[in-house]
Amino acid sequence: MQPADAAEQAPTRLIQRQIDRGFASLRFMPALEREFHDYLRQSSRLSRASLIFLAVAGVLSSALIDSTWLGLPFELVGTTRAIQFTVMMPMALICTLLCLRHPTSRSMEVGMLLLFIVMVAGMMGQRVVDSQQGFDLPLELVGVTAVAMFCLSRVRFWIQLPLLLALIVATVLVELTLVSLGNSGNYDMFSTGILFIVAVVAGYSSEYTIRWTWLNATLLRYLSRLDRLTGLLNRHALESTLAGAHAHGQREGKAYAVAMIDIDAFGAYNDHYGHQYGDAALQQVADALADHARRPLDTCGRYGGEEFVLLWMDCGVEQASALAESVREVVERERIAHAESPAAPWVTVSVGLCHVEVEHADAPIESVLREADRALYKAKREGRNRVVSTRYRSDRTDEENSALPQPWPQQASSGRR
Ligand SMILES: Nc1nc2c(ncn2[C@@H]2O[C@H](COP(=O)(O)OP(=O)(O)OP(=O)(O)O)[C@@H](O)[C@H]2O)c(=O)[nH]1
Repeated sequence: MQPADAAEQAPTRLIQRQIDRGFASLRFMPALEREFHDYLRQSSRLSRASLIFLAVAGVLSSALIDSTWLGLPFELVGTTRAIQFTVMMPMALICTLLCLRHPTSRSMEVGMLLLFIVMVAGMMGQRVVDSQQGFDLPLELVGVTAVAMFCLSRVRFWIQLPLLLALIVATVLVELTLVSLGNSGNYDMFSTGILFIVAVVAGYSSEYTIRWTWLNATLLRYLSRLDRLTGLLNRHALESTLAGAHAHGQREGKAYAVAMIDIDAFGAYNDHYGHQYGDAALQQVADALADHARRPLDTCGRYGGEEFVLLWMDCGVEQASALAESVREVVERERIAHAESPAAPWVTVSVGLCHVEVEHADAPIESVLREADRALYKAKREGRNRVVSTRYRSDRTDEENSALPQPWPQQASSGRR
């Protein structure tokens, strides 16, 4: 499984590759495409609700206008009403219900497509009936419906396009065989054809823009969670991820362990080798640490300066101690020369480990971090390059608490709290 920070880095790389590759075909790589569909469904509520509202308002207002302002003869009004209120309106109401109850479901997409078909079929039906009595229900209304669908339904372009093409063919056939309006019919077809073209162009460009905006916003969201130097979670993301993992541990009643890890004598390393080498050493240590967060709820991040935090969820005492010891060993095995370290001739880390038993799973994460910090301080005092473990206890008296090593005073240079 992926380490916690890799779970953030992988999408970042994927998105950058997608931006470089482009998406003129309106398709992303499969992993991104799935995420985009979710986003599209979530973000389409308002747009789809507006489209349904326009459909309902359109049917109602044309019913009102037909018999009053337009003065449609009585026989035509009857047929028109039947189409409007037994075909078009029920479909619009089904979509309204869907939109109210399952606004982000996949069935909403199907509802939008059916609405499109029913609205166009309804208008064409009315046009055929009207034309037989010499009345001309504007064909352009079909074109306007197509533009509205492409711009507001938020159904993906490649799903809508075949439907639109089928509707164009059906419309032309109906126009040529059933509608008899002479030259004005040709003019209608020409202007409606232009509206269809506008619908296709608007549909393509609006989906392209939505995809472009989503890619960039998602990239920024991921980047804002990563520490630029090490690629681990940054302090802000670390705190929220720790809080999330901790809440999960509380709900599920899981034991867990938190390790605070600090590079030994890193100030001396910088002084001796320079800050650029210091940065490279930090990156190398971070890579070694990231490999120790292997399960989805494990967390690894840069706490600040040369200090890191690892959380292992659902982890027993022995397992946590073994993992902490492995962290220390793995950094030592990198053999990054450190001529000024009092602990070893290479870069080493000290680790403060706090294990939290199931019965203390509801302990505040801040208290657990404080205990881990105290253990780290002890590891430093005892000579560095070692692990000091402690078990979380909620029943420490004030006296016991004050006997424990206190967290370090604030040090601006190291970026500690
Ligand atoms: N190169 C580099 N150095 C950093 C970075 N962040 C913090 N540091 C350095 O880390 C050092 C931390 O020093 P201290 O807090 O005094 O601790 P230490 O020298 O590691 O000593 P002990 O922790 O007691 O073993 C400081 O010199 C900081 O400048 C960074 O991003 N890059």
